[in-house]
Amino acid sequence: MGTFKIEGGHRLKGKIQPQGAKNEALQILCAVLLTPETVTINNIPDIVDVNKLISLLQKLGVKVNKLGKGSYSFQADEVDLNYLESDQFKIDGRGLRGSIMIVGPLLARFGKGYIPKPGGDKIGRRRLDTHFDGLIKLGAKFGYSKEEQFYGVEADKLKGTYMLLEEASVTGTANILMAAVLAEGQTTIYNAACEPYLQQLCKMLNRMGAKISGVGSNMLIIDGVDSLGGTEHRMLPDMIEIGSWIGLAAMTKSELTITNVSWNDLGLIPETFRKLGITVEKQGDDIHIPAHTDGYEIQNFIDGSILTISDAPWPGFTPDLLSIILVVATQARGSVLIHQKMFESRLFFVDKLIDMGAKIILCDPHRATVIGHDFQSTLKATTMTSPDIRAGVSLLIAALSAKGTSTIQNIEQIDRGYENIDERLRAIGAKIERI
Ligand SMILES: CC(=O)N[C@H]1[C@@H](OP(=O)(O)OP(=O)(O)OC[C@H]2O[C@@H](n3ccc(=O)[nH]c3=O)[C@H](O)[C@@H]2O)O[C@H](CO)[C@@H](O)[C@@H]1O
Ligand SMILES: C=C(OP(=O)(O)O)C(=O)O
Repeated sequence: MGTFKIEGGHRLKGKIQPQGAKNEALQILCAVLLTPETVTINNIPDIVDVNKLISLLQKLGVKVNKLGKGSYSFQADEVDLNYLESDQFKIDGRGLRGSIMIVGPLLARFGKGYIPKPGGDKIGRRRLDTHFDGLIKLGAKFGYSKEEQFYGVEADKLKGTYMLLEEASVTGTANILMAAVLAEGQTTIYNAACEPYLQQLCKMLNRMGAKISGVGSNMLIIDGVDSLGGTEHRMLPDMIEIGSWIGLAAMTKSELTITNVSWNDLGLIPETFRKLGITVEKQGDDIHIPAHTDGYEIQNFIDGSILTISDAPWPGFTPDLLSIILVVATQARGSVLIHQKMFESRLFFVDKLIDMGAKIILCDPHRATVIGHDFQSTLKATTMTSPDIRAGVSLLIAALSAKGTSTIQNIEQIDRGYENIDERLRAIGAKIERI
């Protein structure tokens, strides 16, 4: 288990460039299975989850060539489906959440797709019903082994159809979409997830020869084609990293510039931090956060009632930034209710913040009230364990703002999604060591 040692209480300064988006990369990498031709992908983040998926693709027979930092070419012209039945696949497939998205492309192109219950954050139930309901509607036969927690779908030929998803699942939409592009006839996916990463996937698939319309909306219409060709694609910057750096700047009273953020793809993220009183300045395509030497004040609702920040499917506020919002609120002026609607075990990490001296009431597994200290009392350094990727980074931000030296264990969770985080933080003045 890796550990970070962090000496908190120092101001940071400088520029930080967000990595390519983790959750986009996981979708895009799975899409290379849809064609025997070469797909070149740029701005791939060098993070554990993505590297695990690349290695899984390699074991499936995909030819992977590293062209430079963050750039790879992939060619799935000799896919070895036997790997899907191996014991090794049962280990590899479990290693991350994103592996679930190999199922749709494999089913569409080769007539079968298998996956062990995928991993990812332990943040509450993470069901796969939407994925498999959609694939079944396209004509797949579904099987599940309860003992092995192993899922499988098979079909000779998929047939387009109309479907209304029960929930706007991000990976579910991507999976069904990647199956539908090679199905016979037209598929309509209503209540589709429509976040920028899915839009990116749609655009890439269209460049490969797919016929998808409604991109960016919650109704995707897909006219199936017989085959897809190669393309080149570039990943967007990671909006969850961008939000993490906004929170880091405010909480450590640091002046930071986050470069090339793709403002148009940030949705409600800048506005939500502004509601906490944080100045988020647009400078071209950069975000500038001035040093908040006098702190920041949470806004109330118009009628004076306490602000609530909650998650919702895109274009709502992403659940992946609520842990960051929560930690930043611990030093704000004022109070806020954080309502994590999607996941039921994502707020338990507040115990660690309470140990550090934060004023938080965990009302129930989904809701926490934070009463900010307005920097009148700094958080105290402590030893903690990172329970999941975003809670891990929130604790890291807390440790960087705290007085004294903290340690964070189980940093593998953070490495799952943040590239070289210690080195990048040191470059802006953080005192952080990997031990
Ligand atoms: C690899 C990847 O891309 N992971 C992201 C993806 O996970 P993932 O695709 O697994 O998440 P889903 O969108 O399927 O669902 C997330 C959770 O929200 C619930 N839900 C979802 C939609 C809805 O309308 N109502 C509802 O309650 C689901 O039951 C589930 O508990 O999307 C999540 C939601 O943005 C993010 O937290 C994850 O970081
Ligand atoms: C929950 C997350 O990731 P995953 O879906 O990979 O567990 C996340 O990125 O915050």
